[in-house]
Amino acid sequence: MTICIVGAGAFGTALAVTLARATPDRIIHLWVRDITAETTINWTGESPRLPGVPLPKNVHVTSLTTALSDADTILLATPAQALRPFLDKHASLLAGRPLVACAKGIDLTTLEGPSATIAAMVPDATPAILTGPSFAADIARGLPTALTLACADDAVGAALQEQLSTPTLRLYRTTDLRGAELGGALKNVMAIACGATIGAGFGDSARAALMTRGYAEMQRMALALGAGPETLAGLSGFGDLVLTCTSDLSRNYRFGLALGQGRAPDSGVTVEGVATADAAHRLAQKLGIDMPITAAVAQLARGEITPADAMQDLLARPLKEE
Ligand SMILES: NC(=O)C1=CN([C@@H]2O[C@H](COP(=O)(O)OP(=O)(O)OC[C@H]3O[C@@H](n4cnc5c(N)ncnc54)[C@H](O)[C@@H]3O)[C@@H](O)[C@H]2O)C=CC1
Ligand SMILES: O=C(CO)COP(=O)(O)O
Repeated sequence: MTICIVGAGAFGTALAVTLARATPDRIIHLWVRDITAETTINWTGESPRLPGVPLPKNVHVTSLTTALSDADTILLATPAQALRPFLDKHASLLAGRPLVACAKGIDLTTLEGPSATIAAMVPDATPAILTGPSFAADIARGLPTALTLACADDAVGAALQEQLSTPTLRLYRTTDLRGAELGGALKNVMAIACGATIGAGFGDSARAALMTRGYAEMQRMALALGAGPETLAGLSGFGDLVLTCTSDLSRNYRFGLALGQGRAPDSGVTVEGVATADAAHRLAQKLGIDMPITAAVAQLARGEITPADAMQDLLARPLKEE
């Protein structure tokens, strides 16, 4: 079985490294979109997005599209907003195989998650989702990690689970694509809220309240879209919410932290929750779902309100049953 990972960012590279270490006699292809990126990574022996992690010899970095057309399984590790343009450009090379989306987000144009995007752009591929609590650096260091592999076709899902698990990366399986991808997308929005709360000095109790009420929002949207509640309670929802809302290794959390402290966030890193807050807010309005924390994060990220305004608005809402 040949695996090709699209996108040599932090996550794509970390997956390539753990898979390559687990199967030293097998080549893992790491696809980049241009020759400059290929040359840079091959010259330095590491991805600029995951510095200090040397690539094993059996990771083959390439910009040749034959790596896409020849692979049995393709992992899509671009940012969420880059997924549709990538599929649009390369759909003819990707047909008829499992396409495993690793991005956590909702497409701003279509308000769809990665699985529906794959289904629309490459109709005869089998969409799958790899998601859950894991920092790329932890995976690359070989630290113990558990993720969710979602695929509607359980036989394909079981084969992917076998193929992509390593001695330190343990995959659990579900057929609930919607639940898995929505948990991963929406927890980034809540991480921004939690970062802003801590940054503004509102304290750990406020963060716990936001995580809990944020989880209620995640469930509300996911259930309205047909996801199973048990998926949200698993690694891809609750698990990733806990990790991302409590660790300053999270870029989403750090983005919020900077806003809370009145600093400019680092503009050079991928912060999926910004676009996803906007997309999720619009989707909630379309579905008639109440998601006040998501709405506040969308406004906060656009610079329309301060963390203090956002907290004041949330606290001033009418009292209600839990
Ligand atoms: N970094 C992490 O710890 C984790 C990240 N993820 C998810 O993985 C996704 C990617 O994140 P990172 O790797 O961290 O981002 P990153 O910013 O480190 O890298 C993104 C990579 O995608 C590449 N890229 C962008 N558009 C592309 C295209 N059209 N074709 C090919 N490559 C393209 C960029 O050149 C860059 O190398 C995000 O949705 C993120 O939420 C999931 C779990 C952990
Ligand atoms: O998804 C992640 C951890 O599971 C990575 O989080 P950040 O994108 O916020 O860094």
